[in-house]
Amino acid sequence: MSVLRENHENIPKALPQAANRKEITPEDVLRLSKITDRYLCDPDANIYEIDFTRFKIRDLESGAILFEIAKPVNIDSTAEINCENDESIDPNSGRFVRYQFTPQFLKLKTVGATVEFTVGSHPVNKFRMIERHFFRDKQLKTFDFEFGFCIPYSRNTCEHIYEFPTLPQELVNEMIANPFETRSDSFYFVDDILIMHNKADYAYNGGVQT
Ligand SMILES: CCCCCCCCCCCCCC(=O)O
Repeated sequence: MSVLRENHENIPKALPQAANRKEITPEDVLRLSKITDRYLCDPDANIYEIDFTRFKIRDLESGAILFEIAKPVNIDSTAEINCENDESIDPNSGRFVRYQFTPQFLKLKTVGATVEFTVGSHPVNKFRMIERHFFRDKQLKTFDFEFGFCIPYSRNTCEHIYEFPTLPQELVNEMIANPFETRSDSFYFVDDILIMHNKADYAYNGGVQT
């Protein structure tokens, strides 16, 4: 056991909302049969201050980069303070992403998703993401990735491999014809407790509005 993990003073003992709300576990989200209609934890459940700073998706066969985004480095701290004081800011902003891909995306076999994230002052044990993809109420695939242990104040990078499911051509056609009806829930756990929940939706018609 590492020294850091033995320092119990540094380990948060309970999520802030644990007193009146049941904590959500990996088993709970693996049982869900459709996309959720709300976020299953509050933004402040992220007591480990995990912050995603870069995200990239590449086709593993061709190496082509399909999507890349990096969080701008905050060089103006005044701007951040003003922003935090603005009560009109949606607390859920930043928890949702809309992807617009071409139909060719659905022909890919394996995609690598590289994520970079920083960790706050506490050690992070068993960091795990369960991501569930649905078209309407039909489950397409569940991905279950382990990030493992992260030391305090670390910046971490890892690439997870998405193996695409084989989908019937009729279903693919429906997904292309119905943009944003393909959705995903990304659930992030530390020590088997839900600490973040992000959502995404997808168009596969090349961004053409129908
Ligand atoms: C068609 C079913 C499988 C689809 C796999 C899509 C892989 C896309 C990776 C991007 C997922 C990012 C989710 C997010 O931003 O929270």
